[in-house]
Amino acid sequence: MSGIEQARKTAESLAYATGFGNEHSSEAVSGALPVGRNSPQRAPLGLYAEQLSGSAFTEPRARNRRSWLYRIRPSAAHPPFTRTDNGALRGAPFTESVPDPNRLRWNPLPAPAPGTDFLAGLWTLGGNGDAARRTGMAVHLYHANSPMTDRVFSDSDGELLIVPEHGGLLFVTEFGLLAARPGEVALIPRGVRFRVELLDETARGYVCENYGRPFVLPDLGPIGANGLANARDFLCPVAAYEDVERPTEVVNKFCGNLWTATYDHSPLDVVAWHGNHLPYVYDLRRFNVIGTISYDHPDPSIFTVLTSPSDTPGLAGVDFVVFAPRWLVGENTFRPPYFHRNVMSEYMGLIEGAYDAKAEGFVPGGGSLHNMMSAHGPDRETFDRASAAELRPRRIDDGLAFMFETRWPVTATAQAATAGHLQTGYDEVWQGLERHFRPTPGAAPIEGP
Ligand SMILES: O=C(O)Cc1cc(O)ccc1O
Ligand SMILES: [Fe+2]
Repeated sequence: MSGIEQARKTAESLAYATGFGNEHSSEAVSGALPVGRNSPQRAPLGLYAEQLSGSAFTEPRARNRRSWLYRIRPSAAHPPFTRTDNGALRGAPFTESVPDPNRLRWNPLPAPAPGTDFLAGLWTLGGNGDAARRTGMAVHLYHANSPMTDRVFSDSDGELLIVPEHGGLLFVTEFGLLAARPGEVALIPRGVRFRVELLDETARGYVCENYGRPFVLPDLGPIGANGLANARDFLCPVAAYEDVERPTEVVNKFCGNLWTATYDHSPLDVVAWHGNHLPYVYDLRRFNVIGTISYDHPDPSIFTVLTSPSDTPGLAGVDFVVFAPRWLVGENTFRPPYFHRNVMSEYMGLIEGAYDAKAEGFVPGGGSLHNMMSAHGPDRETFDRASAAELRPRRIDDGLAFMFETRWPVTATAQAATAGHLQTGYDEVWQGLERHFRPTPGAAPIEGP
């Protein structure tokens, strides 16, 4: 059986626990989880107990995150880490280019050389904040054609929200296995070790690296107790472990740089665990889309799947927003996204199909960046069409787009600012918007000097 067939077979039969932010526990071998205490004098089955913290020990209970892992060897048993090539991965602060107020749009990332795995296939588009100060976010793309073999990755800088656009991914993590195909997203928390196998010949997609507070579900306010992304649709792995006594490379992203150490065994050797600092997957098609049933186009915050809060209520470090299939019924309403200038900065990607504000040029695997206060909205073709459209109830089910919306401007990396797949002439989509102004007789504009 080929590696891909094997990975697909594994992915088809995965078991999960459900719920968002829950305290879960799981053991791959009966009796591996200590009862009634975290750290007995001798952990069951000769395992080592280890705590992985996702928050300061003393953060309020509602925000406190940690997991206890019961493993064959402690993570501490490793030689020194040394610097390794960062490849096309960059980290915050982003200082290679000046922040650009222009609207930018990219075509998909070109195909990588044969033998490129998920980690080697990561390519940083840009970001903001400072990983060392735990603020901001980065936008990465990936394009891979090989599984990670005998090497694992962990990110000390932030959690990774992975959005496949082409090809499925099988994540083998310290907590067990998860699969995410296009239309689903996966989250790997800060510091969790994992490797990625492919469910198809190639895999392409987007990653939001969040240096700030971990993503949570947004408050629902007057929406009520249900809706948007429902907590029960988030899936966590069950314990599964590797018992492999073979050199395994552990690559760690630390303050923007990659470091490597070779363990003499697989560090994915966790036989049991409990806690709430956990990876998860979510199917975006489960998103309960809420919108107008009267008039006007609601702000896209109504489509928030996950939010990374800041210290200012309502002001996210980064929001993950999905534009999922839905009905448009607004009366006397311009139904696509409106023209706007936003205090937040918007990176958008497309998982499949088309997006209702752009007739052409915004393609699956591509992306657009509309930095803070940059004027954008429907392109000319969309504006003309939607202004004249008959306003029957209409279902838009031909696309799945998403947005990473952040409070800080996104500075492109040098490779993104000069990329061959950066589109030229994006501004032209807003050219030719005609003047329609018909002042009432007697109207008087401000007189010049
Ligand atoms: O720019 C975009 O397409 C994203 C967006 C969508 C929308 O429905 C309203 C505002 C907004 O920024
Ligand atoms: Fe926008």
